[in-house]
Amino acid sequence: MLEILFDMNSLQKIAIIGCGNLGTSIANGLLDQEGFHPQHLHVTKRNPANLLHLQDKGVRVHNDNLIAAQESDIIILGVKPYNVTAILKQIKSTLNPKKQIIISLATGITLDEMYAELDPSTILYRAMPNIAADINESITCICGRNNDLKSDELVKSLFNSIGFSITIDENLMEAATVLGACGIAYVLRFMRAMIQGGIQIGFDAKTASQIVNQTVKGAAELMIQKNMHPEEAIDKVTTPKGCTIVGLNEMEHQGFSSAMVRGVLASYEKIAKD
Ligand SMILES: NC(=O)C1=CN([C@@H]2O[C@H](COP(=O)(O)OP(=O)(O)OC[C@H]3O[C@@H](n4cnc5c(N)ncnc54)[C@H](O)[C@@H]3O)[C@@H](O)[C@H]2O)C=CC1
Ligand SMILES: O=C(O)[C@@H]1CCC=N1
Repeated sequence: MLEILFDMNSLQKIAIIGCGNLGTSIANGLLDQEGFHPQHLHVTKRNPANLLHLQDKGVRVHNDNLIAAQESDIIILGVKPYNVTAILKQIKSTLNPKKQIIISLATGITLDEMYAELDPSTILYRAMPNIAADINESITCICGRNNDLKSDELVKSLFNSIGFSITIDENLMEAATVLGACGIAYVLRFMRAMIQGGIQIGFDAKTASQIVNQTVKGAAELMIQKNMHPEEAIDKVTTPKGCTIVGLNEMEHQGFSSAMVRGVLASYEKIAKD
C-alpha cells in the first residue's frame, strides 16, 4: 500500500513526461496551488525550449524521461497515444511498482495495453482532464485497476486540486474524452459563433466577447450551483411569444442540437477507429 497522499505541502514529486498542450495546462494549474513546490515537478518534452516559462518558475524542465521517472512519485504520461508504448518501454526499468503511480492521459490507450509493458503490480491509472486545468477548472474522469484506496485517494486529490474529478469505468473513458476533453472545444466553437452573431447585431468583437464569456460562465454556474437541467432554466428565459423562443426554434430548424449530437458521435467514432 502506498504511504503517500497528495498534499501540496508534502515532498511528493511529480513528472509530466511529454509536456505539450495538456501537460502545460496541468503544470500551470499545479503551480497555482498554494504550497506547491515547483522544484518537485519535472516536465519533459523532446525539445523543451518552449517550456522556459516553467523553468523560470523553478520547475525542472528537460528532455530526460528516465531522470524524470526515477525522481518522481507520480508519473503522468502526457504524450500522444502513439508514443505511450515507447515511453513505457523506455522508463520501465527505472520504475518501482510499490512506490510510484503512473497516470496516462492518452486517448484510447487501454490499461491492458499499458500493462503489457509493465509489471502487473504497477499502480496504473488513466485520467482524462481538459485544458481548463490551467485555471484549476478541469473536469477529470479517472479509472484504474488493481489499485488500493490510498492510491485512488491520491490520484483523485491530485486532479481535484486542478478542478473536479470523478471515477468511472474504463469502458466509458472514450466517452469521457469526447464529453469532457473535446467538449471544451465544442463549447468554445459555440461561443465563437455567438460572438459572430453579436458582432452582426452591433457589438464590437471585444464587447461581444465580454458579454458571451460572462453569459456562458453564468449559465454553467447556474447549472452547477442549482443542480438544474438546462431546459428548466431555459423555460425561465423563454417568454411566450417572445424573442428567445423564436431564436431557439430557428436554431433547431437549422439543426443546432442535431449538429451537436452528431459532432459528439463523430468524435467518439473517430477514437473507436484509431
Ligand atoms: N489536448 C487536450 O486537450 C487533451 C489531450 N489529451 C491527451 O493527452 C495527450 C497529449 O495531448 P496534447 O497535450 O494535446 O499533445 P501535445 O502534442 O501538445 O503534447 C505531447 C508532447 O509530448 C512530447 N513528446 C513526444 N515524444 C516524447 C518523448 N519521447 N519524450 C518526451 N516528450 C515527448 C511532444 O514534444 C509534445 O510536446 C494525448 O495522448 C491526448 O490524447 C487528453 C485530454 C485532452
Ligand atoms: O483531439 C484529440 O484527439 C485530443 C483528445 C481529447 C482532446 N484532444
